[in-house]
Amino acid sequence: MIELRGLTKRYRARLAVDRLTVTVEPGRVTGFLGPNGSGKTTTMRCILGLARPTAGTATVLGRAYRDLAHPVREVGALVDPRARHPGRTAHAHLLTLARSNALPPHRVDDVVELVGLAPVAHERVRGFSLGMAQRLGIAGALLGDPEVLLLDEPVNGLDPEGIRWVRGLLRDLADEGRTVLVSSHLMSEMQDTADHLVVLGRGRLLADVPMAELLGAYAAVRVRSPQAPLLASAVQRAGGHVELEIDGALRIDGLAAADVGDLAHEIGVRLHELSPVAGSLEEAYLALTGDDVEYRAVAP
Ligand SMILES: Nc1ncnc2c1ncn2[C@@H]1O[C@H](COP(=O)(O)OP(=O)(O)OP(=O)(O)O)[C@@H](O)[C@H]1O
Repeated sequence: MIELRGLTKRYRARLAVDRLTVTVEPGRVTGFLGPNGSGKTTTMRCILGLARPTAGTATVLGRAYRDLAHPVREVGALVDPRARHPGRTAHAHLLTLARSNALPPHRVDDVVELVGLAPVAHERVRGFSLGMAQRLGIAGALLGDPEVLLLDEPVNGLDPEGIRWVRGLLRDLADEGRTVLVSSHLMSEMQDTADHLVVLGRGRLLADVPMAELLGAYAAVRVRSPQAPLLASAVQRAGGHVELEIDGALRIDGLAAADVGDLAHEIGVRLHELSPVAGSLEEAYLALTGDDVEYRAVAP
């Protein structure tokens, strides 16, 4: 478990994290989302004792990182996949990490195998692609077989097979009862991976919500009818919200598909299509963070 209580980090005039209070629970994958510069990496750095909070606390398994008895056995992290000696081989890098943390050398072979780097384990890190560097970073995070995992953009640079592998890995780790906090800007990937979401905007908490609940709030009903205006009026009277889609269909929020079907029947309107539409994380995320995006491209 990771607990943040009023966590605040200020860099001179810049408030990177602003009174963040969140509990990241074990046994599930928690997605950590937010626009560029919203404070995700800074939060992870505070949890890992790499940045000192200006105020508030960040604890792992009930303790500040510096007070953990065996940090790498308790929390594994991928924060900067490029932060390692380029002249070392992957195996040597992990062995150094294992030795300096009093871990048995066989763990190196275990994690090298697990992340699929066995064929290149004795090659120098300098020549690694971003995807290989990510796998090595994940291997390092798993070396101590930790209960808590923090992964900052673990699928960055991975090919589709690698992305699928990370998804399965995170699922397995959570199913084993571990705490998994993972950041990503890939919404479709996050939608398939995370059970729970913590969303930041300008350092502040915007949402701490189960994925299913958030997606449920953005679910809708799609309807096509030759008497669409009649149906739209009835839906609005019943409290639903109607938007016209580009192909002439109606997108209805606030009523279930069965309610829309019953309503159409009551007012004698014929339907040519009635389908529930699942909410997408991208849509929910953009709605949540819309006012909190600092860096936005301007149309030419
Ligand atoms: N060491 C630092 N010194 C000064 N400012 C910093 C430092 N680290 C982060 N910041 C600032 O704090 C804010 C939060 O940055 P952070 O990297 O935590 O955001 P993020 O959500 O991880 O962004 P991204 O999605 O782009 O990785 C940004 O405005 C950033 O410029």
